[in-house]
Amino acid sequence: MTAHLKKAELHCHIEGATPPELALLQAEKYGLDTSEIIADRAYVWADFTSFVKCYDAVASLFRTQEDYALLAETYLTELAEAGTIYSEIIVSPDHGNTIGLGADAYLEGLAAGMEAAKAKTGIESRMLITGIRHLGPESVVRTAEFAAKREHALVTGFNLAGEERMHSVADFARAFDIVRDAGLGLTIHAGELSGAFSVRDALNHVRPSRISHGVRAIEDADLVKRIADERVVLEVCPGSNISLQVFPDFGSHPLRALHEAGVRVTLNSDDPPFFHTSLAQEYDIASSVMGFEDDDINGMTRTAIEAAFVDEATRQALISRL
Ligand SMILES: Nc1ncnc2[nH]cnc12
Ligand SMILES: [Zn+2]
Repeated sequence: MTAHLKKAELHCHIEGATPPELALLQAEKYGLDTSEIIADRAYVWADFTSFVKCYDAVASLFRTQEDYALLAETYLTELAEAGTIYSEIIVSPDHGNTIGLGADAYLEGLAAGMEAAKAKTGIESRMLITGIRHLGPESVVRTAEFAAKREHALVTGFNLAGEERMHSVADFARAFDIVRDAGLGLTIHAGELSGAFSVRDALNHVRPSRISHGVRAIEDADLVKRIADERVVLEVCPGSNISLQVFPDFGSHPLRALHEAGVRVTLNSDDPPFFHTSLAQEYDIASSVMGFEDDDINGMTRTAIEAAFVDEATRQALISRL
């Protein structure tokens, strides 16, 4: 068990962290039917495409600043109770726009929840704005331009999520140039639904310090060596990978092989209730299913803090809490 270990997370999509119980309460609040997306208090989806559909439907249950504050506070409080000292949440102003709330109010609501959770538990957190790949390069440029304005101090990074099998990384190079120039930290979903070539493209066209997932780099030994040599950090989400059938089971998951190859890896939950997991469970799986020692796992937590998109004073304060 890993309940005694301090934890840190770099990769969780905030709408994807909605407990089904909270989704049901939100649906009741707005008089909406959830029978197509929730059954027996679990989300209903079968593959990545239907997962995205279910995710978007859950996102549409959050309609005001207060709703988003409640979501962030709920998730971060649960994390803190599991010993988590730092969390980066992936946020999508596109969801705020779609629901008519607007991107600024969306961020303000989330930030209020983050501040409330910090006041209550001490958990530090930041937001990474994400472009949505299947909405296309122009949409992602618009999202990058919004992120580059840096309207909120808690926004410190940029990600690209969504359907990795659509478009090529090069199509998004301009969006990443915009946010790089604005000084945001960069990470990108790659090597999850697509193979090693996608990770290589991400390194070449985006030059991120981290890769979201990146686990299918294991298909190319030269690429694994490059990731280790360049000290690029992987945000690994084992439970998500099994749930989405990127790998058939934890026994064939490459976390251990990547770690042994010298790759800097971290543990993350991605969209925890969708994948029947939690950050605490990912830590437990690393320990009792994958056989990592506490020292190895503490090393992953330290890597997460080292790779976090925070100012140096905050990083040192977090390291001193480990
Ligand atoms: N696992 C995942 N991969 C890509 N995009 C996502 N958006 C939410 N979860 C995602
Ligand atoms: Zn993700």
